[in-house]
Amino acid sequence: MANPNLFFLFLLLVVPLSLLLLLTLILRPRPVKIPIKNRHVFITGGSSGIGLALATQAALQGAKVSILARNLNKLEEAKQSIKLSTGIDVRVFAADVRDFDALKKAIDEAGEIDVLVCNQGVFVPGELETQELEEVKFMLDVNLVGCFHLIKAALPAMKNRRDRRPCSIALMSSQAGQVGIYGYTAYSASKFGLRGLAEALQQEVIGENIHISLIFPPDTETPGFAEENKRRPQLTNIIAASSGTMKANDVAKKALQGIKSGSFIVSCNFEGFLLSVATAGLSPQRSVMMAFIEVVAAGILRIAGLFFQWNWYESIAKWHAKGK
Ligand SMILES: NC(=O)C1=CN([C@@H]2O[C@H](COP(=O)(O)OP(=O)(O)OC[C@H]3O[C@@H](n4cnc5c(N)ncnc54)[C@H](OP(=O)(O)O)[C@@H]3O)[C@@H](O)[C@H]2O)C=CC1
Ligand SMILES: CCCCCCCCCCCCCCCC(=O)[C@@H](N)CO
Repeated sequence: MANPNLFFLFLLLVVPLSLLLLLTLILRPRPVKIPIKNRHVFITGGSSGIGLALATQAALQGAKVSILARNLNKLEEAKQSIKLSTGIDVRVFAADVRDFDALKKAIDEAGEIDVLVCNQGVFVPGELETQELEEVKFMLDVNLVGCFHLIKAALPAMKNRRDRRPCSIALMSSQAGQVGIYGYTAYSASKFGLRGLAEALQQEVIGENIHISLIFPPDTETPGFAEENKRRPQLTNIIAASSGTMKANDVAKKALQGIKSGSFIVSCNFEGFLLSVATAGLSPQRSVMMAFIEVVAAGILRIAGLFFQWNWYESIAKWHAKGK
């Protein structure tokens, strides 16, 4: 190849194309479609924020929706608001995800679940030094152990279902479950924990045609977030601002799309997309296109990630310099 232009054209076309071919051979794309119409979608934390938005959208798409949370009054209010905006009735269950017996009773009563969305979550921000151990345990118990309780309660019936169509277990993580964030030691730990749970569980249940989705929203306008904001450290605000804020409805829309397509990793905004590619690790991937992007963007996104980290540490240093 004497002409150098031709040589570059060759590199530009043939290298990515053969990489795509290789990835196609490795992944052997098996797209999944998880229908929700007329199927039972069970959403925890469905009385507020992201969970309520998810319940409303799933109902509009023809799903039979159940929501679970602790406070029965809030659940009834949510039921009314869904009825008002969609004309559809959802079922409500009052239980604390930390109480396995109460949870099991609610789930048995609700009946076989096709899509389990573990969305309940609590977030009490603050530096670990000033945080009570009670608060640390509270977050781990509700956010992480609560999901174990839910899965242990719902999985047996899901596995034994007569309808062999694909099912889903979705876990509501957070971008703070992809990268540790100042002020979120316990919260980030609880959300990172979900990733380990999800990666291992996916291997255990794939044989039953059950698909795990891990959802990673940025800051989202919800009643919980408004409450959190009253006591969030300034540095947490600065660092979390790297990814902006979304509306609960938009997060719910992304989450539902991700669940229905059986995606393991579900990001919600552009920064979240970059973050997911940068932290792909060894998580499963069934999209050849996404695998391709993960491979070719790995190096440059590591640089972008280092740049973000450097910026965050700059902010932290400035904060200390101000003698806080
Ligand atoms: N808002 C945000 O900025 C972000 C949120 N997330 C995650 O999304 C999820 C939902 O957040 P968001 O909508 O903001 O939360 P909200 O605080 O608005 O709602 C939380 C829901 O969870 C329920 N819940 C809380 N504790 C328990 C419990 N022990 N047992 C059963 N249900 C419980 C609440 O009802 P009740 O109190 O009656 O039990 C409520 O329905 C969480 O997992 C959160 O970590 C992720 C990224 C960003
Ligand atoms: C390589 C490219 C990197 C791209 C940018 C990375 C930005 C990371 C920002 C993380 C924000 C975390 C918000 C957590 C919100 C949350 O969970 C709380 N509101 C509690 O609910």
